Amino acid sequence: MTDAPETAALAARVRRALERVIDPEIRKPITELDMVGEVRVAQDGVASVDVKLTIVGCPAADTIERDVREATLGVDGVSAADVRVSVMTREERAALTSKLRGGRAKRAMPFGPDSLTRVYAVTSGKGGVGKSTVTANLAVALARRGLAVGVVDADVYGFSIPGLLGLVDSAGAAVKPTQVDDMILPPVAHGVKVISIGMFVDDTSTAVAWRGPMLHRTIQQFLTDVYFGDLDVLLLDLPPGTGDVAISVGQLLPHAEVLVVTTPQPAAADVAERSGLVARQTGQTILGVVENMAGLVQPDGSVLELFGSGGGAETARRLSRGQDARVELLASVPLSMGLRQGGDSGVPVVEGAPADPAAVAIEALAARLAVRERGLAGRKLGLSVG
Ligand SMILES: Nc1ncnc2c1ncn2[C@@H]1O[C@H](COP(=O)(O)OP(=O)(O)OP(=O)(O)O)[C@@H](O)[C@H]1O
Repeated sequence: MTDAPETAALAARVRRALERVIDPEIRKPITELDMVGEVRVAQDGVASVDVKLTIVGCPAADTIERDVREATLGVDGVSAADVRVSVMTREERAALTSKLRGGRAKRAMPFGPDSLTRVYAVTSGKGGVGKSTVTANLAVALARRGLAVGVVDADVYGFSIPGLLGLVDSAGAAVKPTQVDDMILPPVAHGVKVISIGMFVDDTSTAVAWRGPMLHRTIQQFLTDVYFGDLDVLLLDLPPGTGDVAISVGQLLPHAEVLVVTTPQPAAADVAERSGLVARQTGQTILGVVENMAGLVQPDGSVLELFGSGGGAETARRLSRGQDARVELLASVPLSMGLRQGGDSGVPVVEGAPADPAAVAIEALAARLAVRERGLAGRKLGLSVG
């Protein structure tokens, strides 16, 4: 039986309306993901739409079904929507994962030297200087500027990114990513795609005591099996110090640019300098220094410099020796209750209280980074010498 021309035209309009339904995890229209099967509209205006989810128990199922219903009912001439949800076959799923990988061979690394994604590795000499807090807020600030941003939390000892971005359940455990066959879909928070070692450990109170090769494989898997899609910026939160992870990142992403986070304490410059130097030894460029926990402005206007001053500038000065491009002090983020509270509540201060002085400083850093082009390091320039 063929449909009457008017109902066929209506079905085509419904299909077009479904182009606006976005899969919340993959972040693409469901029509592009081949998730829409048959669409028909009967004479009485009742539309039936077949939707195919990627996996059984897909956490986004309710959202997708609701959005499909809304989009269908929004088409003039449709009187009711009958949304039928099923699950893709293994073949359909395989076709989808291959399409998402852009036809690239399985396990190819999308952030290689030719990719347009700017990769920033955030490191620090020692723990507790606010590296993860700065990374989380910077990621959200960049996403708020309209950039496609991903974060890889590779801080094995202090995987705090899920908590900082609110990706934890009531018991504080990081949410688990959805897996479509061997493709991992990163959870999204505040517009940022996030993957963390914390999402793969069952008991967050146990330390991850992995040796170098295991860490290397995990970072490699994060970079290859996690579907980030096309990113403008990828931020990596590295463990403090000069360990195995920094070396792995140097090997896997030699074109990554490094941001060193340090405190204003001049004595901390030594240790911050060392973490930067390891990155340089693995071929990465040090982009700049972010000083965190700088002076707190008191209600009377005076500034309380709890951690002293000058440490960021000193670290930048020392790291400038030994590379052509000057290492700049890119931002000085003050001590801030709002920044700390935002981290505790999972709503980063750049979103929850953008007027906070720490939010303003991180926003200015984001503004600086947002306009940068991807560095040319490691990239083929397409020049030929005749
Ligand atoms: N500018 C700031 N003002 C006030 N508190 C801050 C500031 N920056 C970070 N903090 C707080 O300091 C603590 C340590 O921050 P964070 O976990 O981001 O550090 P880190 O360098 O990533 O540590 P580690 O690498 O050991 O995980 C957190 O409680 C955080 O809320």
